[in-house]
Amino acid sequence: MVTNPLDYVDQLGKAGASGFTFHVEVSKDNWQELVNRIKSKGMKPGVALKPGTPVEEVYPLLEGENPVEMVLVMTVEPGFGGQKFMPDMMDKVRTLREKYPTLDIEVDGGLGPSTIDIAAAAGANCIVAGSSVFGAPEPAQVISLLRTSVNKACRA
Ligand SMILES: O=C(CO)[C@@H](O)[C@H](O)COP(=O)(O)O
Repeated sequence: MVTNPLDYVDQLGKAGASGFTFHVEVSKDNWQELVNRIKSKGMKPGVALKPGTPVEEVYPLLEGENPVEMVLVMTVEPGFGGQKFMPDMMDKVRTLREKYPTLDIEVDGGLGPSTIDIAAAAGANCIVAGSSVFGAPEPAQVISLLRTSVNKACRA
C-alpha cells in the first residue's frame, strides 16, 4: 500500500507492469484520474480495500464511466506476509460476486491449501499467495492446487 499511488503509475508502466492496483482508502478524491492514467499507460486498473473498509466504498469505482476492472479484497491487514487469513472477509467477496458476476475479484493474505476452497467458493478468481507457495517444498504443486480449486468453483 502506498499513500500517493499517482506518483507510481508512470514508473510502473515504464517498467512493464500489466496491472496497477491502488487502495480505495487513499484514492477517494482522485480515483478517476488514477484510472485514466493507469489505462493510458496500458495497465489494468484495480482497487484494493483493507479489512476494515466496507465493501460499498468500491461501488462508485465500479459503476462510473471509466471503472476499475478488478477488486482486491485484503484478507489480512496490508503490510507483510505470513498472516492469518480472515474468513469473515468472504462476505465482501460474496457480495461483490453477486453484484458483479464477471468482475475479477482478488484475495490477498493467508491463502493456501487450507483456505483456498472457502475463498474460491465465495467467488474469488484471482489469488495472491506468498508463504504457502514460497515456503512449500514443491511450489508448483501448491500453485496447481490453488488453480484447480478456483477453476472448479468457477465452473460450479
Ligand atoms: O504483503 C502482504 C500484505 O501486504 C501479504 O498479504 C502477501 O501479499 C501475501 O502473503 P501471504 O499471506 O500469502 O504469506
